Amino acid sequence: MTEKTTAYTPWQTPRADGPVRATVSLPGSKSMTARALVLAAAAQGHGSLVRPLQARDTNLMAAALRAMGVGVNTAQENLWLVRPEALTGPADVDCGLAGTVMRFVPPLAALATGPISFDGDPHARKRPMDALLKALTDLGVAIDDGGRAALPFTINGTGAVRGGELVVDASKTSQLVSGLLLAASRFERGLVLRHEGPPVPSAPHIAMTIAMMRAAGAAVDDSRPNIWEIEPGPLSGRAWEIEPDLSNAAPFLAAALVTGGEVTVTGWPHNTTQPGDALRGLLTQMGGTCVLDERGLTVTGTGHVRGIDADLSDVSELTPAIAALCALADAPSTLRGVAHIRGHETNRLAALAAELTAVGCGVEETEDGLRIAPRRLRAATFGTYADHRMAQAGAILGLVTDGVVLDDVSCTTKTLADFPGMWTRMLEDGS
Ligand SMILES: O=C(O)C1=C[C@@H](OP(=O)(O)O)[C@@H](O)[C@H](O)C1
Ligand SMILES: C=C(OP(=O)(O)O)C(=O)O
Repeated sequence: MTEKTTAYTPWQTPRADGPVRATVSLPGSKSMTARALVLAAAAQGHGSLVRPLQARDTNLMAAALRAMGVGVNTAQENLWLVRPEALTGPADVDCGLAGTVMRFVPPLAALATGPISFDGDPHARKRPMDALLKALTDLGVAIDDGGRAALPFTINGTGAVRGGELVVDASKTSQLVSGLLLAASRFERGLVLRHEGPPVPSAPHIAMTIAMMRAAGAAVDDSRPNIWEIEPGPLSGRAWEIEPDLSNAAPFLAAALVTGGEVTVTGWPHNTTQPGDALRGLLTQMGGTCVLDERGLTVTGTGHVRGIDADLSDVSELTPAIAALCALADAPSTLRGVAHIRGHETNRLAALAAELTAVGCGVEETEDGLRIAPRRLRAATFGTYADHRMAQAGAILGLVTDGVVLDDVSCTTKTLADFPGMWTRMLEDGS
């Protein structure tokens, strides 16, 4: 295993002593960095990533590709260099708790010669992998999973994947679709992928996959709902400019809302496939004012947060931060469309219900979301369940509630190298 989370670290979340006024620069998008690395590894020429995210998930992705023979040079913080090579095993891939690694690397490993073994953190073994393993098996790939249909497993590639028509049920995670598409140009017959089942969540993430594949020269037809057709063909190496991670903007912008302050996130793209862009609409509905201009996105709050009724299926990774805001709102909220986040870093619906209850909020877990009834909150230990976004949710509550202690903040390194440092700087010197 190549990288572990740092030691289990409790953290007393800081209270804001007034309206938060800050300008925050966020590191690169986890989702774009992961896709750029995979597309660069599958390309014909050299590639690079400008301002990639350097955090646990993306370091694990780089290590996974390196283990299969790809040249990935991450020595410079703001410029990663990728030199594609023939993919070979034997290799061990540590997925950590990264959905992107466990769903995007196996289809690429199927193109390698030699065995590639996958494992991850204890909870990674509980995340849904069955549909991806079945899909690869249906494509003729030999997999040894000991009958678990989950991590750990070994892919025994022969250097080629036939491809062709494939039916999957991607209702548990959009990453199943993205992972198959990212490798599909390299399949002998390309891929005609059809989803059958309940709706696929996180549509913007699939749009991001397709946009980035097209930028690398792939021919993708997504004109029919739930069908994606990829022509076989080469991908070109290119320089990928990675946007700031807009999902990680959620807690920082939330700080403006709950304290009646003003927070700017710099470099907010004016056109993007990132789901975090939906924060503009969501935070406006919740009582903030959002202005997107040359400085970035500025959110101004009044200190009063409005309850909402929202379908978060497209933007489900925002659920923990939005749920924290709902717990501080002036009216009850209903969050819907996110049944599948029971399969995220932890069972997020159960975790949010338990931890919001622990701080005194009224919460009911529904079939596909949460009903949240705000009450006066109290000091408590807030469990993070190894989930970076649970930790961020606890930090939002702690801005205006005495004595919110995260049981472990080290999990935030999944997508931000130093969340506690950034959070403290936002409060202390507005940066
Ligand atoms: O493809 C991606 O980069 C992601 C897709 C989404 O997964 P789900 O479809 O499982 O929600 C999202 O929640 C995750 O944080 C990142
Ligand atoms: C669901 C998430 O991550 P992953 O990529 O591990 O699925 C997330 O970051 O909220």
